[in-house]
Amino acid sequence: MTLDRFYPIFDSVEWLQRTLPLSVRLVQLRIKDRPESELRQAVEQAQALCRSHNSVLVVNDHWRLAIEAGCDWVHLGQEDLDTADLAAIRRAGLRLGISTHDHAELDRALSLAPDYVALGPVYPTILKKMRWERQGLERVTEWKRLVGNIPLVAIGGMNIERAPGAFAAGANIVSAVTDITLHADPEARVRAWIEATR
Ligand SMILES: Cc1ncc(COP(=O)(O)OP(=O)(O)O)c(N)n1
Ligand SMILES: Cc1ncsc1CCOP(=O)(O)O
Ligand SMILES: [Mg+2]
Repeated sequence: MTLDRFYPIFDSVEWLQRTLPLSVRLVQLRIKDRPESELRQAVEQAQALCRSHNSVLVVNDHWRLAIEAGCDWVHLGQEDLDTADLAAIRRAGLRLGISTHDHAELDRALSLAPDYVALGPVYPTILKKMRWERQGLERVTEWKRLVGNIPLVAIGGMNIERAPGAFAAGANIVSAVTDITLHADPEARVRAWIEATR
């Protein structure tokens, strides 16, 4: 299965309701710090919405809820990997995306046969505090050489203007949050992303 080249990340089901009808084909639900019951409901709703729009849903962090809801994909970071039951994730047939920031993390990710590898932050991000300021495009090229045929996601400070550079450097997929969510017209921005990447 080939994943779409545009990979927006949203923190609510409402964002999915707004953007899936615009023909977003790959999307991540990334919700932090909510009660379990609320998360469960959000994952279930997101899964139903993505099914009905023929979109691939990736659930960030909450792999147990993703298994319960019959989802197809989870995204885990390095801290998530410390506690996740990878055998259970694989037994449930879920595909796995993994965040990486340095060589040790990439080695660990590759040892787990991920279905995509994410590298970030390619550019400085305002979404969250990170230990890395900017990986740069040379690092994207290096990562693509190291991951081979595994899809490579470029994330962090990405916008439509920067996407062509990331693709040219070797990324297969570009992921973005605030370029869309903080835009004055998020729907128009999503349409522009799709036009630029499809
Ligand atoms: C596509 C993609 N890449 C990286 C991340 C970050 O995951 P993680 O390191 O676990 O950090 P949180 O997003 O959980 O704060 C991601 N979510 N998606
Ligand atoms: C979750 C995450 N992981 C690496 S960078 C990042 C944030 C991406 O957000 P933005 O696209 O707004 O920089
Ligand atoms: Mg995480």
